[in-house]
Amino acid sequence: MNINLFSILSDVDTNVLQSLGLPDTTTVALNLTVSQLTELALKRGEGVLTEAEVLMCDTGTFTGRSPKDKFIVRDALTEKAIWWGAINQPIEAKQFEQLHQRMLASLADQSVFVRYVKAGADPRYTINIAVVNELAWHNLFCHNLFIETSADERANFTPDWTILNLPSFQADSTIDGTRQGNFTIINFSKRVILIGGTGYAGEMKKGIFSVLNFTLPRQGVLSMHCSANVGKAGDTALFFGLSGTGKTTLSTDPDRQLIGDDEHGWSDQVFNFEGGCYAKVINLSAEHEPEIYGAIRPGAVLENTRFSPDTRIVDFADQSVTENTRTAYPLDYIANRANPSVGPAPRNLFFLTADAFGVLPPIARLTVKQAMYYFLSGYTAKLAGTEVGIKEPVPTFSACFGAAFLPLHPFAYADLLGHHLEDAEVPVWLVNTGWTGGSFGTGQRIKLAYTRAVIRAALTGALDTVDYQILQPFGLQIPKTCPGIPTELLDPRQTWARPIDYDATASRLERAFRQNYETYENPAGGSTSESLFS
Ligand SMILES: Nc1ncnc2c1ncn2[C@@H]1O[C@H](COP(=O)(O)OP(=O)(O)O)[C@@H](O)[C@H]1O
Ligand SMILES: C=C(OP(=O)(O)O)C(=O)O
Ligand SMILES: [Mn+2]
Repeated sequence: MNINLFSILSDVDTNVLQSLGLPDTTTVALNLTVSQLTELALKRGEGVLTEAEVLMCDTGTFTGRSPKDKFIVRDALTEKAIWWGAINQPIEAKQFEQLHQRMLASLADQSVFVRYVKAGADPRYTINIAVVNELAWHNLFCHNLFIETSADERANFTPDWTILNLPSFQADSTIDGTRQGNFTIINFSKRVILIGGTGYAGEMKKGIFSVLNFTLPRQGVLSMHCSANVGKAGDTALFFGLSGTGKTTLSTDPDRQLIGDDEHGWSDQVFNFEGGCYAKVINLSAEHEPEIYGAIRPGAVLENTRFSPDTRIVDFADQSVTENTRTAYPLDYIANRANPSVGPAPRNLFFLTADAFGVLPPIARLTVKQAMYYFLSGYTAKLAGTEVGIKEPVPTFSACFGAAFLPLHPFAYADLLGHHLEDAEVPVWLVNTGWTGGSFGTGQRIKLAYTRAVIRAALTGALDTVDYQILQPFGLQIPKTCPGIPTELLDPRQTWARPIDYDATASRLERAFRQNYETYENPAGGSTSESLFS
């Protein structure tokens, strides 16, 4: 193997590289700097530079994760432990082996970008990861999203896990056991993640999330699909939610230190798994989301956005490639961040839901029993396609607000959450960041400023002293007043032109909740419907 001139060989142990199994003729560019990766990505035609000097790349055919092409190797370690089904699909060790070997062999005479990174900001649970990328910009993504290693750590690096990501490599479904050319395969025994046939960078971060969702609960640590921030009083808040519900947007709050925007563990403290954020940028504005807007500076990566050819200024309204346009930036690009990214045990939990039916209230206080029910339900709504015409919202239930990433049965996570809630009496709030005044089509999305206001009211204790009423048919406790939001928005029924239409839609949604929950009464389990980008 050739080690590329770019790497600083004195601070690495070449045994690690040897153990990756790369062919002798592969050139390895090891732990390159941000500017080296940017320069190489541009030279190799992987992307272009925006006016703000940010690397902008396309992910290709796949502009989101592909849950149907995700597999877990079935062997002695996983056979009994994994919650097999539509989400956790098995693949045989032999198939993994031959695919892995073919991927490595394809790298003869090629170059790869290797990086030593970490995941898990609580040192007791940190894992070392060696990432092997075909693309320079993917390696930069990993620099931004995972936790950086120090020179000392790199010199004595032993990877716990390896990611091999070759977007141009297609599997052969007739022999590899995949569904089609693209794949994400996790092998818990070998501690390897193979990714191929897709350029969507999110597969890497969510791959490691799936790994930690397997290993941490087995060590008694709850792993969570949530964002987290902490106030000056050390009052940590967690924001659970499926894709598009506001985890990233709402945790990025200038008044509170950001811990992280997507993946956390709850041991005796809250800790981020990651070292960066992956924010949606569709219709992003400096006015409404100044911190995220400001984080798009040199070193950040933009995905699937477009700019004006004359000015090279990005048009965030452009969804010609996808609605799922993104930016990846390190936590350091947010001024008010917790460093290291940990916080005390949480004082408030928020369950975010983007209810396109306009049924759920802007905020409700949940009982412990309701909290468990809403956690296991993991409700949000997705809009059926982005094509023109009438779009009927489809209710989506994804256990623990992240079933796509959970190798274990949802009860494994719910049990751990239940223990935490019993121990600490943490208030749990349901927040609808979706529609008000009617369903999608007639109503409108609740203003971000109002969602921020109800969250602030919960965090400051303002909602501890107001009167509540019960919203049926859900039996939810909703505040009668709340600072920062018009009183008439607090009761969703009153926001509809015809409250009887609300009642009909609400009972449909309530029925969907019950039907979904029935899967838990049936021990065969099975998976709930899943959003592609959840
Ligand atoms: N009331 C609201 N609350 C939260 N987000 C909102 C609201 N209204 C519009 N949005 C937009 O919805 C999107 C939420 O996405 P994001 O924060 O990335 O969700 P997640 O991180 O949970 O996937 C952002 O583009 C945000 O600007
Ligand atoms: C990064 C992702 O998560 P989210 O949409 O929740 O930000 C993803 O699902 O690819
Ligand atoms: Mn997010």
